[in-house]
Amino acid sequence: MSLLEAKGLFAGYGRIRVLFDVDITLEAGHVTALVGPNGHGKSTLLKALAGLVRARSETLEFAGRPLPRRASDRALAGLTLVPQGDRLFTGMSVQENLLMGAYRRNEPVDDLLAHVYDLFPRLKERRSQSASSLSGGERRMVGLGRGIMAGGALMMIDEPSLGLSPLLIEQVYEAIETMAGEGMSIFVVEESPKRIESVARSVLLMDSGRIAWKGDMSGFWQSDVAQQVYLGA
Ligand SMILES: Nc1ncnc2c1ncn2[C@@H]1O[C@H](COP(=O)(O)OP(=O)(O)OP(=O)(O)O)[C@@H](O)[C@H]1O
Repeated sequence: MSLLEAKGLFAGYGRIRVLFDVDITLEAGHVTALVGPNGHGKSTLLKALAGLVRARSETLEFAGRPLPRRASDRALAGLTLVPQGDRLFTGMSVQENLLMGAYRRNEPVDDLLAHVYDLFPRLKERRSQSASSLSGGERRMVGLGRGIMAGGALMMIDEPSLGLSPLLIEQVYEAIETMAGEGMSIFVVEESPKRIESVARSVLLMDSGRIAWKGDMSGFWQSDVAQQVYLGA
């Protein structure tokens, strides 16, 4: 079942055009990766879907309904963005940061919090500690946990591996794999398809603001365009 559908999407910053005629369909319960070199518009696409960058499109539907215009309404509709970098509240504890993810929810969030702590036991151990004292990998996990706390139907994660050591990248992707195993719908930006190939089922390749290839991860490396972009063929 398709969870998010965008057709003919254009976006940019003022007079700078970044995305051109983007068509994407994200399936529910899948991990879809958005890969491609830096500076080609991947973050802009996530922000445009989240309502944080101005965009126009022929179709923009989420769970079968047109997406509202405002970013806060999109978040309430279940579209969660975990932005690039950690963006934690460094004066707050780990738990307070996690609870910030759920600040728009009216119902009790104890179950969600317990779920985040099951997924990231290390955050439970450090729940009272200031976010400023965490390691890079732990900070990234708080970012993911805060996204889970929003309780959305689709989690869009912008380059979770950015700036982390190989070991921490592995841990972060293990966590994303566990989230995927629980049936979460995830759209993840990653510069390197190698890092995401064991987790993602579908892949979109962005090149110069356009979707240059889309399909199953299994067919990605055989595609001419992947060979040109990543192997210099
Ligand atoms: N706030 C902004 N104002 C003007 N131009 C911007 C802004 N943010 C991004 N851009 C430009 O838009 C283009 C696409 O950037 P974007 O961040 O979406 O790429 P990306 O593929 O996600 O790369 P990265 O992983 O480095 O963020 C770049 O040319 C960038 O300079």
